[in-house]
Amino acid sequence: MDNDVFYRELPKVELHAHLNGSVSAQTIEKLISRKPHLNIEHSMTAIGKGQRRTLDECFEVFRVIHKLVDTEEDILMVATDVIKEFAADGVKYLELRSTPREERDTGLTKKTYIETVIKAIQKCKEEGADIDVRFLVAIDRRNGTEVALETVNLAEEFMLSSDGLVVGVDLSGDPTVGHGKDLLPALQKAKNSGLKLSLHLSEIPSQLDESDLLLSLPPDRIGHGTFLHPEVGGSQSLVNKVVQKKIPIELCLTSNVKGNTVPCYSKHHFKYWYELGHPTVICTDDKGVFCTDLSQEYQLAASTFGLSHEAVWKLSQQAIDCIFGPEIVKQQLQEKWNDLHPQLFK
Ligand SMILES: CNc1ncnc2c1ncn2[C@@H]1O[C@H](COP(=O)(O)O)[C@@H](O)[C@H]1O
Ligand SMILES: [Zn+2]
Repeated sequence: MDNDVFYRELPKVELHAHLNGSVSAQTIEKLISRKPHLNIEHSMTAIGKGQRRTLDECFEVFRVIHKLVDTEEDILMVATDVIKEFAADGVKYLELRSTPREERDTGLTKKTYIETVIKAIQKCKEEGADIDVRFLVAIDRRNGTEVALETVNLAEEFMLSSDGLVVGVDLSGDPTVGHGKDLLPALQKAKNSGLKLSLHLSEIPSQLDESDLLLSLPPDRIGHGTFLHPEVGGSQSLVNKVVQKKIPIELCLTSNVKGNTVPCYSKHHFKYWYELGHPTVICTDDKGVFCTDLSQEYQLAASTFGLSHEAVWKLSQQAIDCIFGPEIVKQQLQEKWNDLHPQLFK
């Protein structure tokens, strides 16, 4: 089997995908033609092959995309397109995350924002897309305590009313802004109510105190965790906590290389955690902004770290254990993987 075909056909689980960072070039074209007066060019919404930016510049890209995605119609189209693209890439289970923005930015209340994403998920299901999609409501760390609490309250409401589609809360946003201690009460409340937590942790250096504090919750998954381990200025005690609590880590290779928090693919912390035998899940983060897809991320991990097709299969299968969806979904996915195995290894 051709290598590219293997990675596309490989059934995959995507657990770390920000909706507005996942908008493809084709969808951006449609948005630009809807809003020519904004004078936005495609080069402003994506970081191409071989290009690198500072994390600061990455966050500028999100601001541009948010200008393009500012109505209910846009959000519905973006979410529908993103889900179908993941499905076409062989993703069988997807947890999308997105930040409900202020009403002044979108004309939509935060509640309607969430409803619109849910509508897109239901639409794709009705149209028979071969992908199970769940939603994490995201907290942007820059917005502080009050907004975080408001977001958690909404997430709780939707956890009960969305037929299991809203499963958790994400903490993301510019890691240089704000402090986790201000968000701890909201995150604790989310956890107490049964929402799962995926937290961006140590995406930049020198956040040991914050990471230690947030690990005390503990989160159900960690996003990036780039600077947790001692070789890059983290600490053994942080690593021990993550290992003891078996908290899976979502790893996004291209995002970290293009966002310049990791010097090159071969120095990515995938190696550290994979060699420890710790649960790691390969993810895209922002497939649109970083011009990648999940097949490509698996292929990059394999070629960089010398993983066989069998090892890659195991990696994608083990990701099933890390989903926030219920046990029954894990079983269904296991069956799907078992059914597809002979096709990939004939
Ligand atoms: C590159 N590393 C990253 N680190 C932290 N947060 C990130 C991120 N990439 C994306 N986001 C978060 O996702 C938002 C865009 O999607 P949504 O509008 O929510 O769908 C960004 O504004 C940021 O808050
Ligand atoms: Zn992220």
